[in-house]
Amino acid sequence: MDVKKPTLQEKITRLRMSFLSQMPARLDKAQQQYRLLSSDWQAHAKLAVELHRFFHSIKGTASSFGFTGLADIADTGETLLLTLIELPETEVPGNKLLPLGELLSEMKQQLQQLQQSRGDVADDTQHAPFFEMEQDDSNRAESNRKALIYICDDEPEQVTQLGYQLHCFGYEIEYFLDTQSFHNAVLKRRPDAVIMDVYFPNGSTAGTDELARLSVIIGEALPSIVLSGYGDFEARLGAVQAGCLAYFTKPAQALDLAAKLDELLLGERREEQLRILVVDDEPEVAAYHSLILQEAGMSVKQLHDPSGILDVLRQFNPDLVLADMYMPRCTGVELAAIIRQLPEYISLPIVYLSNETNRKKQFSAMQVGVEGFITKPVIPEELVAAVVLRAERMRTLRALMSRDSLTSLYNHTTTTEMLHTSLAQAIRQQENLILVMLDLDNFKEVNDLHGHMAGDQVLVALSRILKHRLRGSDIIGRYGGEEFALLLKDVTLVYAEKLVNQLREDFSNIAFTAGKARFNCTFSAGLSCYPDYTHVDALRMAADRALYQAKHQGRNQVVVGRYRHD
Ligand SMILES: Nc1nc2c(ncn2[C@@H]2O[C@H](COP(=O)(O)OP(=O)(O)OP(=O)(O)O)[C@@H](O)[C@H]2O)c(=O)[nH]1
Repeated sequence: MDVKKPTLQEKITRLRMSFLSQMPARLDKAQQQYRLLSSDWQAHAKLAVELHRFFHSIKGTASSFGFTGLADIADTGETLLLTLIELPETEVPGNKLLPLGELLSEMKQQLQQLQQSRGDVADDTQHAPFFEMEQDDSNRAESNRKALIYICDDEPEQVTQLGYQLHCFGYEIEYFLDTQSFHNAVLKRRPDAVIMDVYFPNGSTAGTDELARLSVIIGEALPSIVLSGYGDFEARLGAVQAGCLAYFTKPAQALDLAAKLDELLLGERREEQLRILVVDDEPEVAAYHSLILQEAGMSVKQLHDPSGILDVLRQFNPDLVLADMYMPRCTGVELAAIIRQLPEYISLPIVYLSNETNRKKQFSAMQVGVEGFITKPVIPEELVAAVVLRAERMRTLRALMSRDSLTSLYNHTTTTEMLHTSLAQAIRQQENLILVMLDLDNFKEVNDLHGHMAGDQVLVALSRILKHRLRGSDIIGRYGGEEFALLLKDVTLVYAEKLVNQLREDFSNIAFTAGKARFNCTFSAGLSCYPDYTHVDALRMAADRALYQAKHQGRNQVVVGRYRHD
């Protein structure tokens, strides 16, 4: 059955209803606590704190959901209770308690009115509340689909050569030798991007004319790159008018085209989503804020019990924590202090979501290293802007610290850290882990013969291939100058060997140019595997030994380091 996905508004309505449906039980409990307090204040003094929490929490949630009447009553109750809690221990509030009872009755009336005006609330709660249905979207299957590129050019040899090299970079390529077959194919299956020649036998600007025609038919311009033998003004103008995004003159390097394609496609296949951890003991409020952030394209994890923070931080690795300030077992301030005890999270941005408007309290909360306050009820755009700004800054900082500037792969330190954590995870989950040590062959010669810049070009090409061809969950690091380390998770040694061999072969077919010279490059690789080796050092040594053997045996090959029972 085709189940229609609820809209954002429907999800929010469901959350509001879920909140309202829980109110009668919460109110009954609060009234009971009030009666006990009235009968003997000193014996039940602890209940005053609980009742204060009740009003505080209703105030925040009700205002987030737009139930302003309820929020106002809760606000008065919270202030009143605060003055009562601060009374000297010997003083009994007596009549001062009466307004509390009135406030609770007023709340009940408000609630009845809300329920009547909103139809059958009880019936609505038969649906699973949103936060159970879609608590976490971080596990959404990562799309590993290769980008589909159409190349249209009437010179078969050039097209096949270029197509083959781009295929080595990890794109799915289809060739067309004339504009008509290209036209038909686009209408059948839309490519992610197009590389188009300009001049065809049927017209000197037939290529760009075809792109312009198609954009009218399909209602948008296809992301296109022109690859032409001509670089004159007319040809370039035709390309601009057809909405093409880049222009290359032949012969173009596959590496440059691949770089441009990546740039064009980045808009659609965006960088990894920002990961936000929302900590709030009120599931509806957590779900509401999560919804807003998810709607803005972020990956959100909710945590309702702060005691799970250590595990969630490790597993989810958020870019920002959005925490409620007032939670029963552990306040937001205490939570932030715990996070800051861990050196690896020292710079993780923490933002409080709170209805705390007291500047003094805000200031003391900031002293544990919290980035800022967002006061409830939040304005969705403000929440998104505040979160994105800080989370992106965190991403940039992390990238600067953990990535290599030439290839943007993980640097040596981060790769080593990841080797430790990945092995621990593999042991915990009883999954295979393959370590691949990969080293360019005779790279000194490349530098010596063609210059350092040509060498850099090779390093970039290899990292691009690795990024395209490995899964998002695999780890790719630049381990040394011309040495790379790969961590392939949950695959067999046989599969990994085949994959690395395929990469080796494809890479060896990429043609590089330096001035007039054309050259190719190869690499050697050594593999080792958990569970064959159960310690990081042993795993690394086994892969190194295998790499050494590959070099020794003549380079451009893959060797698997088998466990030796000696
Ligand atoms: N262009 C460029 N070269 C680098 C970079 N980092 C290291 N290298 C060079 O990589 C070369 C490594 O040379 P060697 O360790 O002798 O190894 P090789 O020539 O690749 O020989 P084998 O590994 O035995 O096949 C040196 O010439 C380094 O200067 C870099 O970032 N860019």
